Amino acid sequence: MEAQALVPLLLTLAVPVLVLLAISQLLDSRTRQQRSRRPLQTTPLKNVVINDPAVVRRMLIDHADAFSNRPKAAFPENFGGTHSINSVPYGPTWRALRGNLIAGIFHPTRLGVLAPLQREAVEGLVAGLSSSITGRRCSAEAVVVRDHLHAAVFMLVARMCLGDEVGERDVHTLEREVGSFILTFVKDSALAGSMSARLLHWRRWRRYSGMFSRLSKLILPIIAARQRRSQHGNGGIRCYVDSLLDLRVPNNDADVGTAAATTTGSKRPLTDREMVRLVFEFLGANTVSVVSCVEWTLAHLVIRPEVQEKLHHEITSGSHGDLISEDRLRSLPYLRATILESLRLHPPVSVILRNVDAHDLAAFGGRAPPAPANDGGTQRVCLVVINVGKVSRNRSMWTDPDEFRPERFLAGGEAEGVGPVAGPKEIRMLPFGAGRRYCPGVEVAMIHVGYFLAALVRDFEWALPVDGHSIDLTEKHSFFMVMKTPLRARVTPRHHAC
Ligand code: HEM
Repeated sequence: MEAQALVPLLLTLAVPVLVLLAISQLLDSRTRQQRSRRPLQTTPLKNVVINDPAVVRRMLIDHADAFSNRPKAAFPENFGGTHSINSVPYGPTWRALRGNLIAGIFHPTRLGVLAPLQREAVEGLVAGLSSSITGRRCSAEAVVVRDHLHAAVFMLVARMCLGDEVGERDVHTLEREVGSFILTFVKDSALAGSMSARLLHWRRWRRYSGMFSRLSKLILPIIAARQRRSQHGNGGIRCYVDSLLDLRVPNNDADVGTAAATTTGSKRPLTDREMVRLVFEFLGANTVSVVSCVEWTLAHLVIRPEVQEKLHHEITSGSHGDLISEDRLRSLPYLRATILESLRLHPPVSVILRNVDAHDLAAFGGRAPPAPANDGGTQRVCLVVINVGKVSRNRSMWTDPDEFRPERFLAGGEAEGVGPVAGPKEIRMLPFGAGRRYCPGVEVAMIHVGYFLAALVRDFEWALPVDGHSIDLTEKHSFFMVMKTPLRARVTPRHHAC
């Protein structure tokens, strides 16, 4: 095309872009002005970053009342317009939602019911990995394990959530939607804060904004089918959706988070939007965290073959090749120590956030950011950021904190008795949080990581790829802290000579 002919074309393209940018700048500056006119209560002040384990304990345990709320997530506004357990303020609705998850689904007496689903997921993973290795010359080629793991864990979690009859096609579509949101949204979360960023990247923003309605279209018919089956008495294993259908939450939203709220007030069923949001939370919280923990642990087992052999020995001795049961998992101290050491070094949730009243922060001895001149004594909100990884690598609490050394969690080791949930007296690590909002999925997460890891170590040997690639332990922070470069390892079946 001639240069002269390009000019009108470029002008045609450039003018709308410039107009859009001008409008967005105007909207941004108006939003900023409006923000500055708003009362201070709603404006978060500076972040306060905490790395000291003793301060974390005082905040989350001793001053739990003040440290029980998280900031609002930077989701698109139309992301259901409703709360999940994670985002709902401390109060009766939070108690109802969290109590339902813990008592209705994750209660220790119920976990045994999930065993068939867990066994099928683990067998599916081993079969899938074996068939991807078959045909490769003596498994000289390296395998990327993350996708296999993600598919197996997601299938398990989807069946726990939506019922064991949920269709494979629906599960794969959900896996794609939820997975892509979790892995990309945080990277793009700046989009949530600025109108101009949203306009410039409108395609991506439209994709995020449209996600809730896409999820609803997928999830609501599954819930309706599940409800029909349960009504006819053939619901199979009770799933999370069954418990949500039976759940009643406080009727009056004004109750949420208020100290005066009573749990005896009128109750209502969940709306469709609330159900979709809670299902999304269940699928999201349950999957990448577990996958990430198994992947980090395998990476260390590749780097440290002697730890791998010790673990293999513990898993196989006396088992006669039986399937691993929950009871057996509990009797494998080295497996537990290995998982804890992995969580200490690579907590999948790397920061814990709390929204805190500045006066409360000052009252318990924390340093509140300086008050602006026009404060007038109004309530101000600080964002407290607890750096989970820094707490569990604290030099005053751990010997050689950057070393992968599972033995420290065994009897006689420096961390004997330290578990996944931080105790009330001392916090040395907090991969599942602490205080009122600690992770309600901790038990099931430890069991799932144990199941998958034990099967992968029992049935395969994990080694460095022969092409000279080493293992890259660089971290990548999205919703979860994952390996930046997915683990590639030489995987050899233990029972087949090649
Ligand atoms: C290795 C796996 C997992 C890790 C490392 C993990 C970690 C965490 C952490 C650090 C928190 C924040 C705690 C706090 O603020 O004090 C949290 C909260 C939460 N987790 Fe997990 N989690 C895992 C698995 C799960 C599973 C399997 C579920 C099941 C649905 C789950 C559901 C939740 C929920 C609902 C919350 C919010 C709790 C509340 O606000 O009351 N997580 N998790």
